[in-house]
Amino acid sequence: MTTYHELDPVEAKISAQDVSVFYGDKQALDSVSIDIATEYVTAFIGPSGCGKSTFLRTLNRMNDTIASARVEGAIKLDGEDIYRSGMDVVQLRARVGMVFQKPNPFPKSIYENVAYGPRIHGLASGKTELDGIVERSLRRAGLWEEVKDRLADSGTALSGGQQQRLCIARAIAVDPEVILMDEPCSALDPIATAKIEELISELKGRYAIVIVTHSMQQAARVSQRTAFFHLGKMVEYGKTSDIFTNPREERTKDYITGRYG
Ligand SMILES: Nc1ncnc2c1ncn2[C@@H]1O[C@H](COP(=O)(O)OP(=O)(O)OP(=O)(O)O)[C@@H](O)[C@H]1O
Repeated sequence: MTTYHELDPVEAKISAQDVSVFYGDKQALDSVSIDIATEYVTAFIGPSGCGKSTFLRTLNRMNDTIASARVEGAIKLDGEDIYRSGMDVVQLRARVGMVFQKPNPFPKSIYENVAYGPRIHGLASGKTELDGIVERSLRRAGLWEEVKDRLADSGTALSGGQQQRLCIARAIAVDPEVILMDEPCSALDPIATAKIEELISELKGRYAIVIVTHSMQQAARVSQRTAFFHLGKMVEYGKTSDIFTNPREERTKDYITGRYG
């Protein structure tokens, strides 16, 4: 059972219904239902091992890459079941992009890191158009000014924070509708973290953004909706301000007051 706070009705970009996930015989997620809208940044919080990343990965079928993982329930993107047979998973992952905990640029140039996706998805009709997409994506990721004179340098030569912004530019380049971020700042220092948080606020509203974070301060700073997970269940979901100031469940209260976690 999840406690839902009252929320303004908004159109769901992603709608998850009774999603359970098993790794072999072990159940990691139990009947999670949530609607995620483009208008807001949604944060998933909760103690280690509660299933936040597992749930995040169901939203673009990243769990398909784990042989033992099995997903039950339904996940719809604009009303379309993403687990239906015949779903183009490559296309799905372009529409629902992902940024990982550890920045993972390809061992290629900065330019290529961003150009690769648009090229394989046929989004540019020529070099000029591709150049435009690369510049626009890097600008939107707040990285253009820092890299515009060295687009041919390797992406892996950038600082950790720059690499993470490059990965965000790479996700943006294929014109996604949703961006999933799995603890995107956990490998970064406070200044690089602040830049990513600023960036998330700037991208808000353009894409549905879902962020898994261990930092309650970060959830409070960047998100407008928060879901609290505990032991594989989504315990409580609502406006971030309500979850932090007026939680209804004891387990949420205990977590946000730092009693465990
Ligand atoms: N590939 C896997 N194979 C088997 N079990 C897994 C796998 N990935 C996660 N689990 C298990 O599923 C449960 C949920 O893990 P998950 O990583 O989703 O939690 P989390 O809340 O994201 O944790 P953390 O905050 O530590 O990243 C845990 O018990 C974990 O051990």
